[in-house]
Amino acid sequence: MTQSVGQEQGIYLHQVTLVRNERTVIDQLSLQLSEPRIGLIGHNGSGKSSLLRLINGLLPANTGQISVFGQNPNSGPENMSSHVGFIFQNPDHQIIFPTVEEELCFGLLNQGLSKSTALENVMSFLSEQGRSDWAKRPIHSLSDGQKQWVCIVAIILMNPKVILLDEPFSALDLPTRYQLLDLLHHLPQQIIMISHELDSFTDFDRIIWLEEGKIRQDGPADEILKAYYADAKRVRVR
Ligand SMILES: Nc1ncnc2c1ncn2[C@@H]1O[C@H](COP(=O)(O)OP(=O)(O)OP(=O)(O)O)[C@@H](O)[C@H]1O
Repeated sequence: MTQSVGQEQGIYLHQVTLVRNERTVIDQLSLQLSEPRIGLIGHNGSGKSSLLRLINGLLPANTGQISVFGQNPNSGPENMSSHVGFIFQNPDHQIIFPTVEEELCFGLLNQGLSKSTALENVMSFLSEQGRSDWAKRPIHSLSDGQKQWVCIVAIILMNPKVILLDEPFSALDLPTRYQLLDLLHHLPQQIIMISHELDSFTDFDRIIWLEEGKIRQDGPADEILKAYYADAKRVRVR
């Protein structure tokens, strides 16, 4: 592991600890995250969101080292945006602009594209999706699922190497969830996703089960989800 930290490819954590409100929420965690589809599970407060926030630099680690495609995640959002895209649980925490077009252009402008090229990219993507008419739509007129679609598309357009999703489907109905899962399924990017809806992890390569900021289990999706279900039932009948 020590040799891996600092490598150009992939995400590495080496003995990372995070303390929030005087409580250790990530505890000496070492991980190499290289599989295309990784799920994060665990009970409330186990540290899943904190882990994603460490990876994209929203929270600084107290101790240990993190390398995200060779970058220190605390090197600033401008530097990280070509590597990491982050989708929040609540689209209203991500969306800033009043229209779909402005929201989708924003990340591209931040990446240094001219206004005309950014708009061209946005319109071309919307057209591929059969949604050209969405460009001028006011964000406030969209449903929660449609807003979440805009958030995911905003990240896809920026073409990061990895997309982190923190419970992206919790407010959505089943058809919308499946539609967005299908969109994610076909992306070339690495995906690391938190979800309490365990059927969202169909076709995932690896599941990491966190408990009190440490790894409780880590391995193939079938095996870990089975163990997690069994543990949840056991806890319930105690
Ligand atoms: N904004 C915050 N300020 C201080 N401490 C926090 C904050 N958010 C979370 N924590 C602490 O960090 C611990 C881990 O929280 P985190 O959100 O990472 O867990 P989680 O596994 O994502 O939980 P959930 O499934 O409920 O979203 C929590 O128990 C809480 O004590």
